[in-house]
Amino acid sequence: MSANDSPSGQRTQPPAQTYDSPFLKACRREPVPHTPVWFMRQAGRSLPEYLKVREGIPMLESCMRPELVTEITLQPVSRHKVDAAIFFSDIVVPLKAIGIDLDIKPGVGPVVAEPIRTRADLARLRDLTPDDVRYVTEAIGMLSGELGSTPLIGFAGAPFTLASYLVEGGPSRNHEHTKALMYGDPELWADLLDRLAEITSAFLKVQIEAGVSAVQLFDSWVGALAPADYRRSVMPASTKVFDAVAPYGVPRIHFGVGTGELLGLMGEAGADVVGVDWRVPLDEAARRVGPGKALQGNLDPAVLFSSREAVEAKTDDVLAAAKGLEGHVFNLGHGVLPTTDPDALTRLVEYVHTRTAV
Ligand SMILES: Cc1c2[nH]c(c1CCC(=O)O)Cc1[nH]c(c(CCC(=O)O)c1C)Cc1[nH]c(c(CCC(=O)O)c1C)Cc1[nH]c(c(C)c1CCC(=O)O)C2
Repeated sequence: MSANDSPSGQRTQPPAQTYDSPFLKACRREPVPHTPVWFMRQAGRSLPEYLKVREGIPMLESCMRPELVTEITLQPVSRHKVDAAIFFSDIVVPLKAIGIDLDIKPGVGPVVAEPIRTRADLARLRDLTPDDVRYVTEAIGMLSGELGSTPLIGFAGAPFTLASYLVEGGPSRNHEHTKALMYGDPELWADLLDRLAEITSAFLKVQIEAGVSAVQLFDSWVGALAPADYRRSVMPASTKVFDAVAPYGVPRIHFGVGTGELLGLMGEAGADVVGVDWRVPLDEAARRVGPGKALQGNLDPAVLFSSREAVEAKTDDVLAAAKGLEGHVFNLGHGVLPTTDPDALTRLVEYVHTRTAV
């Protein structure tokens, strides 16, 4: 196998035309001409052009139409001039693709018809093959042509966050069924997370082989766990995912919400870049994560509802805390809120670029 071959014979490293982009340089902790910016949930309901093209098309169906996925993915890049695109899809798409009966209900989130709670239920989680998600490969191919030197970020849900939706049957505040399974039947729990790690790894490999330049693993709800439980019951599965995609050489970003106490372990799980929410300043986050990793974050998304002066002052705070970092990708501390003024996002990109230009 040559240095440029992945395990399946495809190329490794990000696509050549994106290699020297500020985003990928920051992920690799190399010097950048300005701090790169992108926003979690940058494609979506904050954009009128998104609402227009999505009209009458259910969320999951829109993820299966390559032309529509391409158009929606490009919308925030054209409008805000962000430094990276994120592939328009959802964390539950691979589960739907292997035949799990689920839907994304507007204003609610993913809802699973029959929750997974027993050993017999596990059999419903079959392997994901590239054929199950051909529309993903097709859309990424189209996007690679359109994006030029702007990197495309692929993503997947981490095993814990996917398990939370599958076990609860939908969004949950306290994750009680999920934790009941985790504490009550550790063997079944470990097998469930391992299955999900396989599916997630396969989904990320499809995206990398189709041409994404980086991947983000969303463990959005893992902040509900104490560090000891994370280490014992979740980290092995997340590490399995990071190890599975490591040979491709694309940066791996690891993000969760309310993860202040977990940042060190989330870095240890195998990420190149650790995403931080707005609760921990980036300099403190860097101490918790340790050397050898870039950080991504972390402006509170709600700050965008305040005055331009307040947004700039809070942005300056983030940039000041990021000063000594080995690598910094500017982002919000969680996704763009649906009623955010899109112009505030455009201004924010410009502001960060100007303030950090060398
Ligand atoms: C937990 C999670 C989900 N999905 C995702 C996560 C992890 C990120 C996070 O922590 O916010 C990830 C996701 N979902 C979506 C993207 C697209 C790319 C992007 O970031 O722009 C990404 C990266 C599209 C989407 N996924 C969803 C929408 C909204 C649906 C719509 O526009 O009709 C979009 C644009 C639906 C969805 N899907 C999910 C939720 C909680 C919701 C919101 C439900 C609601 O409030 O309506 C599950």
